[in-house]
Amino acid sequence: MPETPLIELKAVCFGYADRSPILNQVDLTLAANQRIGLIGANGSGKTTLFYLIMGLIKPTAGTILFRGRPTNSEDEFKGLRREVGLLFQDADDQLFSPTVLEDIAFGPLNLGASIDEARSRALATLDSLGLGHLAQRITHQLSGGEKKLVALATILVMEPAALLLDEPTNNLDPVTRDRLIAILAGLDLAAIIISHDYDFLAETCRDTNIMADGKVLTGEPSSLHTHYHIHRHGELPHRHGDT
Ligand SMILES: Nc1ncnc2c1ncn2[C@@H]1O[C@H](COP(=O)(O)OP(=O)(O)OP(=O)(O)O)[C@@H](O)[C@H]1O
Repeated sequence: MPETPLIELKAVCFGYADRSPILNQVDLTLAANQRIGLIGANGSGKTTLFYLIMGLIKPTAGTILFRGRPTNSEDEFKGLRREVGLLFQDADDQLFSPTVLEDIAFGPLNLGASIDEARSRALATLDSLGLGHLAQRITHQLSGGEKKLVALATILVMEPAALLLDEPTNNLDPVTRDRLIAILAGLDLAAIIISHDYDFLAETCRDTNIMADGKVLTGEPSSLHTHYHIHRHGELPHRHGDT
C-alpha cells in the first residue's frame, strides 16, 4: 500500500478579499522525507501557499490533508503546526525573546517542557548547528545570517516532521548559504523550500516545482527552469556553450 503523504493539497483555491484569485485549484503532495523546491515570480502566491498549509489563512475551496486527514479546524491546524515548522521570509517575524537561548527554549517551554529540559534541548539544537557560541547573545543584535540560522533553530528544537522554508538564502553570504545547504543535507525530514535561487534548490531538493498562473506545476527540472526564465525574463535561459 502506498505510504500516506505528510501534507496534501487537493484543488485548493484562495484569493485575498479585494483581489483576484491567487491560487486556483492547487494540487501538491509532500511525502515523508521528500524535499520539494518551489520557484516562481514575485507575487505568484508562494508565501500564500505556506500560510494556507499552516492554517494562518483558510482556503476558499479545496482540502488540506495532514497525514491523510482533512485539516479544517484550529485544533487540527494546531496539530499540524506541532509537526510542521515555518521559517518566515523575515527572521525578525520569528524571533522575539531577549536572548537567543530564550528564543529557542520558548517552543519546548510552551509545550510543557520544564525549564531545565527546554534549556538543554535549546543548547543541544544550537550545538548541532554549530551555533553554541550565540546562546547568550541579544537576539536583535545578531547579523542577518545569524538570525536566519537561529530562526531555523527555533523550529528544529521542536523536532518537526517537515519544514516550510520561505526564501531561506535571502541576504545570506556564500559561506552561510553553504552552511545552510550542509545543515539541510544532515536533516532527516521533509521540506518545501521557496527560493529564487535555482542553484540552491537544485542542491537541496530532488524535485523543483514552479508556481505560475495560480498553479503549482510539476515536471522535469530542466523544462521547469526554462519555464521559469520565460516567466521571469520573457526569454530562454542562457546555456553554457550558446553563442
Ligand atoms: N494580506 C494581503 N492582502 C491582500 N493581498 C495580499 C496580502 N498578502 C499578499 N497579497 C498579495 O497576494 C499576491 C501573492 O503574494 P505572496 O506573498 O504569496 O507571493 P510570493 O510568490 O510569495 O511573492 P515573493 O516572491 O515576492 O515573496 C501578491 O500580489 C501580494 O501582493
